[in-house]
Amino acid sequence: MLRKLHGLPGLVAALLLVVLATSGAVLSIVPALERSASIVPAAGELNAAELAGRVLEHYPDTEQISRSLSGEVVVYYSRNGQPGADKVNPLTGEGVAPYQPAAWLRWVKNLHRSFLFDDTGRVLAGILAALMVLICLSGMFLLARRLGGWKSVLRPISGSGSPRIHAELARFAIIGLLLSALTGTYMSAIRFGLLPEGANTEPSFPAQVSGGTPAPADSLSALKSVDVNELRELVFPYPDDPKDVYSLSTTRGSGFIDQSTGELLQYESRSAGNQFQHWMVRLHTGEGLWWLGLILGIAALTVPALSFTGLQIWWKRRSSAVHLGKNAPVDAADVVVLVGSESNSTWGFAKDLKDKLNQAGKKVYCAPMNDLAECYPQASVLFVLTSTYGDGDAPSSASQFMTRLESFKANDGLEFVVLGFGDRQFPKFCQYAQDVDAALCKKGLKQMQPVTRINCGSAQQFREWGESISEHMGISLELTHNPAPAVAFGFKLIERVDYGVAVNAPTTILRFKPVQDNTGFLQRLMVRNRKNLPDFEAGDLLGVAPPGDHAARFYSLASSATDGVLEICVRKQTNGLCSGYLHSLEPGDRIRGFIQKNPGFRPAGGATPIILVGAGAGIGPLAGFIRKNTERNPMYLYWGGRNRQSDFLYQPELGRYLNDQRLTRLNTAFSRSSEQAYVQDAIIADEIALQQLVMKGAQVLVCGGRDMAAGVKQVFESILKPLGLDVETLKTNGRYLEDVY
Ligand SMILES: Cc1cc2nc3c(=O)[nH]c(=O)nc-3n(C[C@H](O)[C@H](O)[C@H](O)COP(=O)(O)O)c2cc1C
Repeated sequence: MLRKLHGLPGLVAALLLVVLATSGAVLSIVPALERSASIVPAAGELNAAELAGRVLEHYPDTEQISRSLSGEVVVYYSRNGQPGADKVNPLTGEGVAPYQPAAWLRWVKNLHRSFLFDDTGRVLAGILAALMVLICLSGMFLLARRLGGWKSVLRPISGSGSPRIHAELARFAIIGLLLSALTGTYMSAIRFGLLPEGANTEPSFPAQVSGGTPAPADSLSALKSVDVNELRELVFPYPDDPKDVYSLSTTRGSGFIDQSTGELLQYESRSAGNQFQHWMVRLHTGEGLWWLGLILGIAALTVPALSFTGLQIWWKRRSSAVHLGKNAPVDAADVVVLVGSESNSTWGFAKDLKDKLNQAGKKVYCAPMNDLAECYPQASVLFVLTSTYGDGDAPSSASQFMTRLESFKANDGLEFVVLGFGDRQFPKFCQYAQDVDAALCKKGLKQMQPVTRINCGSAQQFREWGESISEHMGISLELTHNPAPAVAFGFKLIERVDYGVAVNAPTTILRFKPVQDNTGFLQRLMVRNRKNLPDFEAGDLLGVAPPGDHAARFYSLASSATDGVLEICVRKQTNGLCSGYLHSLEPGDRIRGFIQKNPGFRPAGGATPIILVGAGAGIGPLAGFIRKNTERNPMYLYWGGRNRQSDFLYQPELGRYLNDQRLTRLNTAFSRSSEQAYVQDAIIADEIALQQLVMKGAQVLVCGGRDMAAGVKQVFESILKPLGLDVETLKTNGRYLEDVY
């Protein structure tokens, strides 16, 4: 609802609001310009009588003196029967320059007030100002929700891309925009009679004047009592008409002055309503408040960027809206998938899960978490897929879930599993998924497996989660959803280094350069570095399909785009179609492949010690991390191969990295040599040192085959136990990451 209130008016009026805001920003500098060109006497330095006297010395036929709130004094006069207007120096009364409002300024004012369309345009501008009030107020609530409540509105904003820019700009400009929108709406409402005008009783022309000989203007007592900074307008009497009077308008009121006695006649103070209206205009235009004008102008300048990023957010949400297809009836479903999502991306994962469950013969009911039923009579499994929003809070499609859970009745044997989607940048990573997991446990439901947390929509982590679910349910679930669709690139093999043939573990390091065929728009957009490579980091994945097969296989990247090459380390599998294809490549051969981000497998930055563990070709991404460690943060590598002479992958590079301290220590284990050791043995041999590193907050990254990863996990359990820790706890804290194949 709130989002609709914010987005719909924004969507409808974006372009016109940009016109209104940019013209407003241009006008906002006028008070400051006027102020800088004006001479403003100090309070008490000059009164209106002195001003009138000095002006008359230079302009004997003065008809009117006006002073703007910015301090600009203009005299209107006639000379030789011709009317004229000059800006004057109030201290001397001398003319400074002819007064001629700039034509461009009038045009911008008209554009701002009426889109150059008189009254119709003014009505439109008024409606837009009111819509802007709505956008600002709903935006304030959305911002507070995003940041985790009103008390947190000043905390740093996490996230990236257009949502982050939108939130940062909105927080910076919201007060200014709201003030401009409120005052603008008020002014339009007054103009079109929707609000009563701040009535000002105009003084009536005095019935009685002395009619005596006119006294010099600088001697009139009523003028002497007006400080020049309060003066708005002084209209002189007709010459040779002793019955005529001066008419005086100040910031406090207006009245007439007898030209002979200097007495103030029929004076009326401004009404409170009129004062209010006057202030609303000042607060909108910055007239007499040049600094406020500039603040409002700067705030208005954010509107084009806010509109653009707002449209981007809307488009992204719209294009990620998912059509689920046919749902099983809620009472007949044997599997229920509930989804908590704010900006729709979790729905894509849910749809993939639902489709694959359907393919495995399950009757699936999929719905938002807010639609939790009182019971699911036939269901044996409840999946909850949810993102986290705000500061560890529920996303909008799950906002009612916890309340509804209170009256939920689980049938016997109903198992549940929670999959969290979040972003490690946020301090409360996947917090809401964990809260839901705890609440379901408390409710007495059977947990199929502990909550899994997916970082930045990682397709890899989702696939791995699918594999563990498959094992639990005894069905095959090949989850393939990838929120970032792949764009294929052409690569040419420039080098291959072969290892392991003698020990029956042929493994090859393949280095590719991009081929200049990036003619597509998307390719050009993605290629952001000079070396013409798509953006990627070591640990991301290269997807390659062997000839004659559409299904891509994934290989962990051993290089980053900044290294200028795309490097993978591939072990040839017995009968492996894709690994066989890659091993058959000779320098000069070309392949096509795509990059899949794998943000869930990256070393923490900074001084955190990093423990890298791998076996065989699993060393690829680990070598890439070490190569990137130019800051020389502590990095320890435990790696297992078969034979030092035959398959010591990256041996020369690792030697160099040890020498230049990108690698702190290297521990190897070889299974087909005299030592007959596996990487687990190298780890356990270093137990004390590893415990110390873990106590210092070290992060463990494991890459390699499934069996090796299971063995490594086991030895880490034994190393962690005396510390009162376990692998699961480290995983929960992002300190034990696996890239397993
Ligand atoms: C304003 C905002 C707040 C977020 N807060 C968190 C958070 O506290 N913890 C977290 O792990 N992720 C947080 N995220 C990241 C989202 O949970 C993540 O991008 C998720 O994939 C979004 O899924 P959805 O599009 O289905 O809502 C936040 C994202 C945004 C835009």
